[in-house]
Amino acid sequence: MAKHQFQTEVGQLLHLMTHSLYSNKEIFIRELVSNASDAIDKLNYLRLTDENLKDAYATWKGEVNISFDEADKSLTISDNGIGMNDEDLIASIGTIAKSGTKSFVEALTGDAKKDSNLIGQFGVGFYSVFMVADNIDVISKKAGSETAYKWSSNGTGEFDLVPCTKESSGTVIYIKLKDEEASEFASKYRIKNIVEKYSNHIAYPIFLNYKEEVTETLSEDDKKAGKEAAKSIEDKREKINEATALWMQAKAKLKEQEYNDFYKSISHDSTDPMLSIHTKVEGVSEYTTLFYIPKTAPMDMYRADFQPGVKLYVKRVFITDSEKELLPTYLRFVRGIIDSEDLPLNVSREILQENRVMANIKQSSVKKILSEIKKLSKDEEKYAEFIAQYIRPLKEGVYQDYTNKDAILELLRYKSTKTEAGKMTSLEAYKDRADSEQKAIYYIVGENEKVLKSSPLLESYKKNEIEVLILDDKEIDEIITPTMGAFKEWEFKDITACEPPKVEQNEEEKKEVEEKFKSIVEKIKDKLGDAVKEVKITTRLSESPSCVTKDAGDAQMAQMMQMMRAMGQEMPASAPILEINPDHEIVKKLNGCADDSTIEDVSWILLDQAKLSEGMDITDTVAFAQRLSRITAKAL
Ligand SMILES: Nc1ncnc2c1ncn2[C@@H]1O[C@H](COP(=O)(O)OP(=O)(O)OP(=O)(O)O)[C@@H](O)[C@H]1O
Repeated sequence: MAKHQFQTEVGQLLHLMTHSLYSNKEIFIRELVSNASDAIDKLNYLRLTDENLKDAYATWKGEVNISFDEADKSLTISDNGIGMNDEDLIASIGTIAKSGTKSFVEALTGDAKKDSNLIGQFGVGFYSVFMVADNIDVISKKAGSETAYKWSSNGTGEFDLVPCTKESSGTVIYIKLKDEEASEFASKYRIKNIVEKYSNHIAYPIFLNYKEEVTETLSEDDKKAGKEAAKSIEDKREKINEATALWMQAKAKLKEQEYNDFYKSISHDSTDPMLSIHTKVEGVSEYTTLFYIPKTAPMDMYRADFQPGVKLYVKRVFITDSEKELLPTYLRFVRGIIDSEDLPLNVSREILQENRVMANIKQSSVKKILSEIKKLSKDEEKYAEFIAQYIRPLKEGVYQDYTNKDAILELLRYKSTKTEAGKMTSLEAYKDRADSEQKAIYYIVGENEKVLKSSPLLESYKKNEIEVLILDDKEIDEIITPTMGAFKEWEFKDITACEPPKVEQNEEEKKEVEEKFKSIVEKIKDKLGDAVKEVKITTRLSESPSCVTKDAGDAQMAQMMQMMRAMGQEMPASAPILEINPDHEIVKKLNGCADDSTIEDVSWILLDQAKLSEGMDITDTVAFAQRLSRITAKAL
C-alpha cells in the first residue's frame, strides 16, 4: 500500500465537508456527474485531434453510469472519459491543494447552507462526496496508458494509491455510504430526482443501473392450476437525463425552467440566474451562445485568479473552460457557453486570441449582453439588484472597452444630490433634469456618501440648483472618472478640480476683492508652507469659510496615485489648493488681524477643517485640537 498524506488545506477542507457542510448533501452527485462529463468532453476532444487516439476511439461514445446497491450501502458513478494516472490523481484529489482550496476555506461563512453553495465555485467539488461517504475508491485509467490506479480514502488525514487493473479508460468512483445516508442515496427515485434537477442537460447520456425484483406474469391457465408466480432479480438500465446540448434546441421550445436548470448544471449555483440570453447566429459566421448573469456575483469576481465562466465548444465538442479572453474581463461574471460552427477543433490559445471568427463572436456577444442589460434596466427594481452586484465591473468596462464605452455609460447608475436616499440616477436622467444652459455632468468622488453630500464644494452648485453626482466608491471611481470623457457630448467635470458655476462677479469686482485680501492670502500661504499648493480667494463658497480643491493636472496625478495604491504601493497625498471665502466672518476678521500666532493657528484650522469636511484625513490631529483650544480660549 502506498500511503500519502493530504496537504494541510485539503485535510482542513475534508474535515469541514464531513462535519459542517451537511445542509445540501445531494450536490455531491451533481459534482461527480459534472466531473464525469468534463472527463468525457476531454476525451471527445482528444480523439478528434490526437493521431494516437483516433483509431482506438473511432466508435467510442461517451456515457456516465450510476449504480447503487442497497445491501452494500454503496453508490458507484463511472464514466468512460479521459481518466487519470497516478500523477493526476495526486495532483487533482490528493496532496497538492489547488489554488481554489485555500480560498474556499477562507471564504467559508459558517452558514452551512451558504457554504455548500460555494463548493462548486472554488473547484473543490470532488471532496463534497465526503459529506455522505465513509470511504471512497477512485479507480481510474488514463486514455492511452496501460496501467490503472486505485485511490482510496476515508476522508481523514491520508489516502492510498496502488496500481490495479481496469479494462477501458475512464473513472469509477465507488462510494461506501455512511450508514445514516444509505437509505437516502442508495435509492432509485432519489438518484433520478437529483440527476433530473442538476444534470438533465449534460450532453452525454447518464444511465441508472440497478437490480429489481420482478414477478413472473402467469397465464390464466397457470393461475387456475394454482401455480405460484416465480420471482427473480433482473438487471435494469435506464437513461435518466435528456442528454442534449440544451443550447442547440430552438428558443421557442425551451421553457424558463429548462434554462434555469441548465444554468445550475454548469455554474454550481443553486439559485436561478438573474438573466438568460440565448442567441443563434446564422449567415457568414455561424454560432450559438447561451449566457447567464448570476443573481449574486461570483465569489471570485475580484480575485486575479478568477475562474472564467464561459465554456467554448466547437460543433458541440467541448474545447476549453479556462480561457479568460472569450469575453472581456469586465464581463467575467457572465456564465454560459459559446458554440462555434466555424472554428477548427484544434484551436490553440494563441490562435484563439488572434482568430477573426472568435473576435467576431466576442464582439457581437458583448453587444448582445450589453443590450440585454439595457432591457433589464427598464425594470427599476430588478435593475437595482443588478447594479448592486455588478456596478463595479461595469465601471471597469468604461476604460477597458472603448468601442462600447457609450453603451456602458448608459448602464451606469449614480447617487446624486437630487436623488432620494437609496436611489440612483442614470446619466440620461441627469441630463434630462438639467438646465438647458448646462453642458456638463458634475461629480464629486470620495469614500462616504454622507460626507460628500455635505461637502462645502457643493455650496455653489446647490445655490445654482445644479445636480452633482455623488461617487462614493473612491477606489474605482477615482481611476475611472478621468477616463469617462463625455456622455452624449456632456463633459464630465470633477467639482474639486473645475471652476465653480456661474460666477456673479465681474472682473473688476473680482480684482478688487483679490487686492483687498492679497496680503492675508500671502500670509496664510507663508504659514502653511508646503502643506498647500496655493491659497486663493474663492466664489464657490457661501456658508463655509474654506475648501480644498485641486487643479486639472493634480486630478490626473491623483488618478495615477490611486492606481499605484490599488497595486499596493504607498503614495503620499499631493498638496491641495486652499480656497477661502472672503464673505465669511472668519476670513474677514483674519484679514484685519495683526496677531501673528492667531494668523498661524487660524490658517491651519481653515485648512484642516476644509479637509475634514471633504472626508480627507488630517496629518496632525493633536496640533489641530491644540489650535482649536487656543482660539476658543481667545474668543471667550
Ligand atoms: N471523473 C473524472 N475523470 C477525470 N478527472 C477527474 C474526474 N473527477 C475529477 N477529476 C479531476 O480532478 C480535479 C478536481 O475535481 P474537483 O471536482 O474537485 O474540481 P474541478 O472539477 O476542477 O472544479 P469544478 O468542480 O469547479 O468543476 C478535476 O479538475 C479533474 O482534473
